[in-house]
Amino acid sequence: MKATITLLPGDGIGPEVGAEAEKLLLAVARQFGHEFTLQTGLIGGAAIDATGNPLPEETITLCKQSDAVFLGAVGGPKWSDPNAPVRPEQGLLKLRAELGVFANLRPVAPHPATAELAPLKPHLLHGIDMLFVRELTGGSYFGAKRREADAAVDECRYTVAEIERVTRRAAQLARGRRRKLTHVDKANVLETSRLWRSTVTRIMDSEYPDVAYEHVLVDAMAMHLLTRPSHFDVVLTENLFGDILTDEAAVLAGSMGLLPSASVGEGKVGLYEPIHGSAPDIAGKGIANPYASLLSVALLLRHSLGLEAEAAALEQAVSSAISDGVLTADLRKDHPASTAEAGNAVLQRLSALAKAA
Ligand SMILES: NC(=O)C1=CN([C@@H]2O[C@H](COP(=O)(O)OP(=O)(O)OC[C@H]3O[C@@H](n4cnc5c(N)ncnc54)[C@H](O)[C@@H]3O)[C@@H](O)[C@H]2O)C=CC1
Ligand SMILES: CC(C)CC(=O)C(=O)O
Ligand SMILES: [Mg+2]
Repeated sequence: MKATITLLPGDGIGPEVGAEAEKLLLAVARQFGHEFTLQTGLIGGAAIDATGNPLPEETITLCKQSDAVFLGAVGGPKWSDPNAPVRPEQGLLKLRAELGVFANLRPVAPHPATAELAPLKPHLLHGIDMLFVRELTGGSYFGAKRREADAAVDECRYTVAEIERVTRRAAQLARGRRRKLTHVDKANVLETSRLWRSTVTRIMDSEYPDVAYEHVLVDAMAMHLLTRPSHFDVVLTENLFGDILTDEAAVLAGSMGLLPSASVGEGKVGLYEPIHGSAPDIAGKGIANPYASLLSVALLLRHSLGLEAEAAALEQAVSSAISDGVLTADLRKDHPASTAEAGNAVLQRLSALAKAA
C-alpha cells in the first residue's frame, strides 16, 4: 500500500527514538512491499528555536495531509522558564486539538522479562493486560488559564458530547477485549467528575449492556494499579488523571521507555507517540529506550494503515529482542544496548519474521 507518514522528532530524546521509528517504518515498507513517503516537521522547542512558534502552520498542513503522524517528544529545560511567552508543550496540545484525536489509547501489557524488574511483588505482575483510554482534547489542559494578582486559574470543563464520544470509543474497545470497563473519576469532589459519572452510566446502561463497568475514585485507583493491576481491562478516564495514571502504570511495565500510545478521533489522521517525555536527564547520550516508539509505530500500522500482520510482526520483533536481553540502560546496568543497537536488534528480528511470512 501507499501511505504518507509525518515524523515530528521534537526535543531531547525525541529525535533519538524518532530515528529508530523511522528506520523501522522504512524496514516495514521494504520487507512487506509497501510505499511509505516519510516527511519531517518541526514541533516543540525545536520549532520555537526555528520559528518562534511551537506548532508552525507548515507542520499542521503536513500532518493533515498525511495518513498518520509519529511524534517523539517535546519540551526541556531550555524552554521551561515560567515566564516564557510560549512553551513546547503548547505545540503538542494544539496538534492534538487540530487533529481532533480525543481518545488516547495506552496499552499496558508488560513483557515478563521487564515486569520482573518492577519494584512490586512478582505475583501481582501476573496477567496484566490493560488498555487505558484517556480523554485527550478536553479538561484542564485545554480550559481557560489566567493569572490573577496573587493566584492562578486552570479551568476544567467537559461537555456531555466530549464524554459520550470517548465513552463509546472505550466501550467499543472493551467489546473486542474482556468486556470490562473501569471508569476513573473524582466524583466525590469534582463537578466535572459527576458529569462524567452520570454520562458514562447512561451510555453504558443504554448502549453497552454486554460490557460490565464500575466507577473507581482516582486516588484509590492510584493504589489499585499497584496492588491488583490484573483486575483491570479497559480503563476510561479524563485527560489529567489519564496522564498521571499511565506514568504510574509504566512502573508495571518496568520503564517509561516501554509504553506506546495511539491518539485517534473521528478524523483520518492518527497521532502516535511514546507516553514518555523528552527525558532531558539522558538526552544526547544515545541511551534512551526506543521500544515505546517502536511499539507506537506498530499501533500506527494497525490503527491508521490497517496493516495488522506488519503491526503484529513488529510487536513480536520487539518482544523477542526483550526476551533475548537486548535492553537499554533503564532496564539493565551491565552491558546495556544503545538506542541504535536496540533498534537494530528489532530490525534484524523483523527481517527474519518477514522472510518467514
Ligand atoms: N508527549 C510529550 O512530548 C511529553 C513531554 N513531556 C515533557 O518532557 C520534559 C521532561 O519531562 P519529565 O518529567 O522528565 O518526564 P520524562 O517522561 O521525559 O522522563 C521521566 C523519567 O523517565 C525516563 N525516561 C523517559 N523516557 C525514557 C526512555 N525512552 N528511555 C529511558 N528512560 C526514559 C527519564 O530519563 C526520566 O528519568 C518536560 O519538558 C515535559 O513537559 C513530558 C511528558 C510527555
Ligand atoms: C502535553 C504533554 C506534555 C502532556 C503529557 O505528559 C502527556 O500527554 O503524556
Ligand atoms: Mg504524560
